[in-house]
Amino acid sequence: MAARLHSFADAEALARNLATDIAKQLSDAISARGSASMAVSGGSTPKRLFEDLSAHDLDWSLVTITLVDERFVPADNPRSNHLLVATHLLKNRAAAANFQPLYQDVASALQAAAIATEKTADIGNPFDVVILGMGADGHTASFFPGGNHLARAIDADAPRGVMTMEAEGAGEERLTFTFPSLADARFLVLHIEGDAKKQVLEKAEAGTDVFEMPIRAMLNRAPSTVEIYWAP
Ligand SMILES: O=C(O)[C@H](O)[C@@H](O)[C@H](O)[C@H](O)COP(=O)(O)O
Repeated sequence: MAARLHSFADAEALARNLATDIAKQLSDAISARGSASMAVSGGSTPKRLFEDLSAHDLDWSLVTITLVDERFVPADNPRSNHLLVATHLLKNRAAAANFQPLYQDVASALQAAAIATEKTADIGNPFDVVILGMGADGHTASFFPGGNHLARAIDADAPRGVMTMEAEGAGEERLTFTFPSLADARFLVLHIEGDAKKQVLEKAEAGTDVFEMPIRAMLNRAPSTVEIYWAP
């Protein structure tokens, strides 16, 4: 419905502030409902945030973490988002958190998506926290321009859960939560850094074609406000 920009002096300040804001959301969720859920993105941007967040003092044993999207690769693959999260987030105090992978050791991404959908059915209705990234092409999660299942994935009436995506810019086949699974998060964050990403954001905000820049689906029609955290 709306987006709100939070600007910081540098990436350190952004990570520190966003980690504090996320930790508060998770703590509030635990107080209100006894548990908390969070879906995070991969990519290079969130590493510092993950490190900061992992040190926060909250009852991580009541937090379930999953991924907004994942490559169809096992967790020992350097391109795995699971590996990224295991390395940078599931450590320090956050080592006590529960992690639900999207990748499954089965023959096809389609089978993995069905299993991941079942395994995540009890978390994220809605998620307490969703951290999105954005690529230079205007993708978010695995909603890639030209993606073979893009129309279904960003349909406001798509079922909650995980589906597959293949796209030229994506490398491996992907697993991604659908738009409705992510867009109603209690705390919906778009985490971007650098002037180039700011320009991509401005371009996205200036147009309406969601197939050209799928991030527009989030910016223009997410039921939750998109909290944009940015630093140069
Ligand atoms: O790579 C992934 O796992 C995510 O699919 C992707 O949406 C990511 O958040 C953006 O591509 C930004 O990536 P950078 O942070 O590396 O720019």
